[in-house]
Amino acid sequence: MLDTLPLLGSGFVICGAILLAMAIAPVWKLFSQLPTGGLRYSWGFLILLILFFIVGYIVYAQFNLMTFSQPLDLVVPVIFFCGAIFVLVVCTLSLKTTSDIMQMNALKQENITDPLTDIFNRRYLERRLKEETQKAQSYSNPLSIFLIDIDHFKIINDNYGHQIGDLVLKNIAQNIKMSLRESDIIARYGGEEFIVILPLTQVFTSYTLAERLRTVVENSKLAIPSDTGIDIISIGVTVSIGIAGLTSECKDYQCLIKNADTALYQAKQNGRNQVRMA
Ligand SMILES: Nc1nc2c(ncn2[C@@H]2O[C@H](COP(=O)(O)OP(=O)(O)OP(=O)(O)O)[C@@H](O)[C@H]2O)c(=O)[nH]1
Repeated sequence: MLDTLPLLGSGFVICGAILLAMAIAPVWKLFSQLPTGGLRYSWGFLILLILFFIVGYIVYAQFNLMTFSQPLDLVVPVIFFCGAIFVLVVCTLSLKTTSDIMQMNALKQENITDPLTDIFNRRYLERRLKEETQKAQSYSNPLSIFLIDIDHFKIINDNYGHQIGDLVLKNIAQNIKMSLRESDIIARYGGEEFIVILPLTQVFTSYTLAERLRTVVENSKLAIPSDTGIDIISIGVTVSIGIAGLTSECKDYQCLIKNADTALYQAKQNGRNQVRMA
């Protein structure tokens, strides 16, 4: 029995070193997914530490195992082995947890984003508008919304095709995003309709912002290659905007949308490419 002690001891230490080596794979995967920065360096440092421990295990096995003469001598190799299991489990769980969190975040993002325009979708908009309206009501803060509709969009689709129509939609979404503040919430409400929520904004202030946005859209042209691929076609569109704000008569989000829709209808009736307030 006592003869087998060095063999047993080396078994624990070598298996421990193998487990440590296996722990490098998940840590390396995490390390390579991270952008350059402090966190990446920390995981890189952990890889170096694991390598250092592997060398330590081997050196220990080389110089100590032959002197084993009683079962108590196995305590250190067993601790080494258990320590290696611990490192492997922690590293594997870290990778799995990080991947799951990243997947959950991606799903969450997909659930609230319109895939074509990459801005918020209608579901998210309705939830946020409800929340923002309640918040504004509770603190007696102003709040306005824009309902934006592209003028004669059907003609763009009919003349240039649905794919170019999609490009125009994307372009307008980006123009709206770039013309407004970070705190404004921009969403695709329907086919060629967008809604912007402007927290802490009075209706008369939002009128100026809407006018500016309307002008930006009017002046920006989308350049696409013609069918021959030689010429460039420049496509310009305009938008009509209906504005509504919270008042003592209009206190909830349904009323805001209804009023903005009425204002938009007036803008369309009046000749399009204009802003109207409810
Ligand atoms: N390319 C593309 N077109 C879309 C999308 N969603 C809706 N549309 C088109 O948007 C057009 C909307 O047409 P209408 O409701 O008649 O409105 P309009 O031509 O913009 O006219 P006005 O709003 O009255 O100025 C239709 O031709 C739809 O097919 C989309 O995701 N991509």
